[in-house]
Amino acid sequence: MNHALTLDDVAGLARARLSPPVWDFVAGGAGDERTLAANRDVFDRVWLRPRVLTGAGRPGLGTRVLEADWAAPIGVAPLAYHTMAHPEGEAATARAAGERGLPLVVSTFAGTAFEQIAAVTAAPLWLQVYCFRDRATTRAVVERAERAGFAALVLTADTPHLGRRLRDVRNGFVLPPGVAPANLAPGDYASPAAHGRDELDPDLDWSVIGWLRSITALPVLVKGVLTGEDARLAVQAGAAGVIVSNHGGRQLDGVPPTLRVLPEVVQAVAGRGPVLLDGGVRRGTDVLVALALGADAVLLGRPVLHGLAIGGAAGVGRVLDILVEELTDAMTLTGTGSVKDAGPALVREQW
Ligand SMILES: Cc1cc2nc3c(=O)[nH]c(=O)nc-3n(C[C@H](O)[C@H](O)[C@H](O)COP(=O)(O)O)c2cc1C
Ligand SMILES: CC(C)CC(=O)C(=O)O
Repeated sequence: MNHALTLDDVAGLARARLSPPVWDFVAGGAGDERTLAANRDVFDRVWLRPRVLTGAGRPGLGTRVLEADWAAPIGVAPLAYHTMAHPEGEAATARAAGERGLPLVVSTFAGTAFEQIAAVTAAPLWLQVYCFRDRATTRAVVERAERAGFAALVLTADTPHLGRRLRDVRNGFVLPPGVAPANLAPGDYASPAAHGRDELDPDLDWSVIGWLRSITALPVLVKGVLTGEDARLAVQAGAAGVIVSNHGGRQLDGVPPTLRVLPEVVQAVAGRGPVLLDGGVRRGTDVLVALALGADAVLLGRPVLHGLAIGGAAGVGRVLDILVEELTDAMTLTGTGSVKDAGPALVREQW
């Protein structure tokens, strides 16, 4: 594991550990996977403009998001069923993130009980909310997370139903034995495709933010915003922040890569709350580019499951350490002393 020097190295090792259908479930996107590929390609089209002799020295990576300290502008994106990648699941992830002062967004479909996750980390925990047709189910999940000490909600807005993930259709994907949501009432969750089609509420509108705020004191962020128009509506509806995300290319194939739409969302939010980005972040320079284009922080998705697969908490730790080391390197070598010093002058489109 220690010879893995990049997140792609970790992915290569993880692939050999996971069954082909589980690998496909994790790696795959919707349709032809154009958006999935673009999330990464877009980072290759941007170059950094380093400043020299700035006297910036060793950079400070720490930042504050929603009045909490993060050791670096990097969090773990909500991912269903960490138990698919390692039996200790979200508890292992939380331990690794917590030891490094990094936050974790826990999925509604977590494979580990919220209380067990909260017991092993002092770093911020946010709950990702899938809103079900049955609001009582959603309410119970939210209340349980709040009781367990979670600090914010992340409403996933891009999933009125699950996208067309052709790898899973071809594999007839069902969850491996023993993998199930640990914070929902017992039920038949074996096929994420069927469950995601039948149980999620396809009729949600912006009033859901007000409803969530009426059942909890926690701030609500909206995940899955890809336009300035929706970013504005999110803030007007009472959202505390937005997450620019196309769900890692797993929902609608053909929507733009997240980095492309980040500037219009940042402009629309206009400082009224944090703007986070996920999708295709695999290198420290990717993090720095996202910061330069206005993100307050990024969330990391698939690589976390890869880390779990290769070594549980130690594997996730390796993934987070690589990214933090690479970001430190990129900030040092561009003369960027702190997270807030990363601005648009730091980047230039490919020419
Ligand atoms: C296996 C898997 C499960 C996911 N589960 C959820 C989920 O439960 N809720 C959610 O909002 N997003 C979910 N996502 C999307 C991620 O939160 C995130 O948007 C995406 O993975 C980021 O892209 P990246 O994997 O390229 O870093 C999932 C993604 C993957 C790969
Ligand atoms: C179990 C699913 C609803 C979660 C997932 O795969 C996703 O949100 O991408």
